[in-house]
Amino acid sequence: MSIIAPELVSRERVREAGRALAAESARFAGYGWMRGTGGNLSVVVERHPLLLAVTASGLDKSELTERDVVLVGEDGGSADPGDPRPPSAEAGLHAHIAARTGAEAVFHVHAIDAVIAGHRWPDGVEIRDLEMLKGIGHPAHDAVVRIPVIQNHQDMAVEAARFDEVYRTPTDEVPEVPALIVAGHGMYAWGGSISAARRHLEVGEWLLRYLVDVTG
Ligand SMILES: CSCCC(=O)C(=O)COP(=O)(O)O
Ligand SMILES: [Zn+2]
Repeated sequence: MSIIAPELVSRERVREAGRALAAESARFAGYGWMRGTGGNLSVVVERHPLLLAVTASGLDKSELTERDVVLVGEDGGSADPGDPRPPSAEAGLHAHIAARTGAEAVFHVHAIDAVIAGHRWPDGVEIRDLEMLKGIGHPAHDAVVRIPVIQNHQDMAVEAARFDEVYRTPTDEVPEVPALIVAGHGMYAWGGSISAARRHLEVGEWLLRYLVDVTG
């Protein structure tokens, strides 16, 4: 079995990650969240040092195959010298979120309701009294959950610093909010597994869609 980057991750492990992300990508594209090549997905394949398989840049996310991921390191740059394809332009923020939160999977989509919510509530989207809050690990009642909003930037180091300004480390009393809106752009969600990240993305988008619709 051949080994890559730098001899830490097997090609089969990266291929397996690519298979899983292609399936997730097809699912989200089916929702209309990845139109026009928008969006990107990643999964951690090694923690020390941090390595992620992230979707390659510029592809139609509705038709990815298991080969359409690139291995990246903690700065989001390619970690596989043998792979000429550019990783997602947003890989740096994926890596930062994985490092900062401990997430095993990070998903980014261009769901239109997230963009509208970021426009309508630039200081963060406050949500309360909805059963679906339980899907992102919060109680349905007696708490206000704020999905943070950061301004868009083309430099992922700038976006990572903006993420740190709004991210609240979970405590025993207050669970994590595993979602982020990037204004004029889209949303991110993450989790301790691919299925958890998917659930957080789907529930987060549902909550934003509800708020946009009822206040529209
Ligand atoms: C028309 S999509 C613009 C770039 C973007 O925001 C995105 O999510 C896709 O970028 P990638 O480099 O991952 O293809
Ligand atoms: Zn994007």
